[in-house]
Amino acid sequence: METIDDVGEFGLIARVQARLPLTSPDTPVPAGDDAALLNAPDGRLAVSTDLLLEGNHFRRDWSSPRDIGHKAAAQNFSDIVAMGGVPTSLLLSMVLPGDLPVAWVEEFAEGVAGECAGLGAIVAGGDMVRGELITISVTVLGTLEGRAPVLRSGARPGDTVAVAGRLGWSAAGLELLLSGEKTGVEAGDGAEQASGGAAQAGPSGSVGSVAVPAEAGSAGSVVVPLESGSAARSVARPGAGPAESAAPQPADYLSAHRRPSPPYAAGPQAARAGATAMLDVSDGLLADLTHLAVASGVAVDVDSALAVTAPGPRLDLVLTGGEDHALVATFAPGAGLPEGWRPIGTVHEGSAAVTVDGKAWDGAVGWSHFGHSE
Ligand SMILES: Nc1ncnc2c1ncn2[C@@H]1O[C@H](COP(=O)(O)OP(=O)(O)O)[C@@H](O)[C@H]1O
Ligand SMILES: Cc1ncc(C[n+]2csc(CCOP(=O)(O)OP(=O)(O)O)c2C)c(N)n1
Ligand SMILES: [Mg+2]
Repeated sequence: METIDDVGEFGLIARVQARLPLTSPDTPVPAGDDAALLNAPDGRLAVSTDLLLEGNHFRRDWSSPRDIGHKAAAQNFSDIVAMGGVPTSLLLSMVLPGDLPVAWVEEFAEGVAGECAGLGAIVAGGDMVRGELITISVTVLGTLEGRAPVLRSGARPGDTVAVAGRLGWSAAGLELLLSGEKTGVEAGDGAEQASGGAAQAGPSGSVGSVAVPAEAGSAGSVVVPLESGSAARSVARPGAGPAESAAPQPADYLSAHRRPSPPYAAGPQAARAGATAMLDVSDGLLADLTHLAVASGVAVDVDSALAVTAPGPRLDLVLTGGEDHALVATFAPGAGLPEGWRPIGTVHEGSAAVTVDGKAWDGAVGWSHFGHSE
């Protein structure tokens, strides 16, 4: 098996670049020189960055390299969309073990390319360094197309809180993978096993701290035992939610965890519709709404009956599960919600706090990398 030590740094860059979209009309100088040169169509650039660490954000025995490529790009694109913008390019840096098969990195690059394709985004450069754990750093750039950014700080009392995209699906998939881990049940559902082997590496303490409150299981549980080898059923992509009436299967939750489907079009749509505040749900709805409540100086109440879609994940997963990259936004009363958005709560005057059905949530509100889960 050909490893990346066999082809060397520049051989690997060539193999990866061959699979990436590198040029666009807004790329006067593509990757390959000391720096790329990009046009900023409306004179501003939206910029954001996120790291993915093996063992912490993904596992090679849980996800294919293609899935991980899709996820690394998607979780970054989602931050641009959550400002009301459109992603245009990304920078892709990787720490890679020398004995990793070249095929793993090529497939990962194809995943990144696949996620870029839907948006017409390009890869403007990156870096590669040897290290023990696969670490992926993505920096994304985007355009607001002349619009004002939708910040976390604009929510006002009386606004409606609305969501586009899925809540709790990725967390339901993670729960299945973790339970398979505990019971020894085979977690594979057709995701191509990484040709790099099934090495589970990295800090696992964070895995144990995933937000699954003790009362999990109370509200209309749909999570069913993992069936080994169940066929992966692909579920409709963005805007998923109320329209998805067929009961999601375990394989659907696993796919949602491995390859999130952020509702990309919904961000610019919300901006055009005058959303007062917006952010993406990476850590958990209650955790991320708390950021919005703090930034806006308001109280937010979530109506659990509206947040949960039946059939779908349990209430605790909907409220505290991260990584689906749904969008949450606030809209002035009477503004009307754009297509694909559904109401889940209201903004009130009060201290920067989030309640569920008028009461404080008793348990973790989402994922946190440091300390205890939030
Ligand atoms: N090392 C850092 N240096 C400067 N800013 C940072 C650093 N880490 C995080 N931030 C900023 O803090 C804010 C919150 O980070 P994070 O919770 O990771 O946001 P998100 O969920 O949108 O990825 C972001 O604006 C991010 O850019
Ligand atoms: C192996 C593994 N364990 C646990 C998780 C769960 N998990 C890891 S990071 C995270 C939250 C989102 O990641 P973060 O780096 O906080 O993204 P950001 O908020 O910066 O966008 C979650 C729920 C996972 N995806 N994979
Ligand atoms: Mg971040």
